[in-house]
Amino acid sequence: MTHHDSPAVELTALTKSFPGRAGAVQAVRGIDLTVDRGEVVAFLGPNGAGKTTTLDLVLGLTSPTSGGVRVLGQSPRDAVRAGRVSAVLQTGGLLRDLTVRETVELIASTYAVHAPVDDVLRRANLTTVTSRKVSKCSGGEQQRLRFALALLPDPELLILDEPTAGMDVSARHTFWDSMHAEAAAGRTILFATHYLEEADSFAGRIVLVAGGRVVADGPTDVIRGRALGRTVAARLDLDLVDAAVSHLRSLAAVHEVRVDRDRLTVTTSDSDAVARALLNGLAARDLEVTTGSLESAFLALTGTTDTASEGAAA
Ligand SMILES: Nc1ncnc2c1ncn2[C@@H]1O[C@H](COP(=O)(O)OP(=O)(O)OP(=O)(O)O)[C@@H](O)[C@H]1O
Repeated sequence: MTHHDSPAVELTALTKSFPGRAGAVQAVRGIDLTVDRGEVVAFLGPNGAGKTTTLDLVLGLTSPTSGGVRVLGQSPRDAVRAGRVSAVLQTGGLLRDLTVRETVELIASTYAVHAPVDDVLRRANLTTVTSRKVSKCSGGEQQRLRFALALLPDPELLILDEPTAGMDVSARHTFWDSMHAEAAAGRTILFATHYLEEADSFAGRIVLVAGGRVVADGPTDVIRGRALGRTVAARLDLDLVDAAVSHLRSLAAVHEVRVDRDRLTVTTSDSDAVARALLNGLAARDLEVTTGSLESAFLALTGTTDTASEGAAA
């Protein structure tokens, strides 16, 4: 396989452990993943899932404990050195006293070949703030500046680690608007996020990670259907329960029906249809609809509580 038809990212049985006071911390526990050219993939998971560690491995910033990483058919370091992959990371030093344009010009001067500075400023939606000092830029503008820097080598693959963390809704929209154009131009984009909504509205594919493993991987609409399941609960007359259960189980959007005496709990991707069936045909009482949170989606998808929630490995 030549460099030009190999996948954008290929991870095989990838693991990474860090030494810790109470023994090794296994941040990545065996990830297999292939990202094809031109895909926009969200790496979605709660804090501590192993997203940053995996992206660092893809960028060659750390080495795997075991397993393999290939980026565009090359080792991560070679791909980065060749300017074929670049990144917008959570942290990344910007010089506070330079203006936006000066920053882009400075970094451009470190590349033998780079995209035109004005072009990059426009694509990152920075044209109105080019003479603003970095220290005066909002968090969203600073992230767009990091994005502009990542565009300079004209990379085939863009890696973004929670690029919109801390931005408000409108800054987030502006950021993703810029990114949409890059994806449309054929760039492969792999980004980490813990916002289901962000993965949903931007990625074509969601790779759900928890506890250092991939727990679900598929087209966004498929994963959304599973993750955004709702629970509808209600009470019925006892003599209607059996008929209700078989009726509800026959509905396409129903994933699961649980019964506790006269109380039914239905997991579904169409809570309206289930509520209608319960209220209209079955004279249900005490109806409650709860939206699945990302946390509960993880529990449902992994079937465990081992989702390395916030601070778990602190
Ligand atoms: N350098 C390190 N030394 C020790 N443990 C680490 C190190 N880096 C990460 N870890 C641990 O590895 C696990 C995965 O961390 P990682 O940062 O990859 O998760 P994440 O999914 O990116 O989470 P977040 O959304 O918080 O960035 C965590 O338990 C973390 O504490």
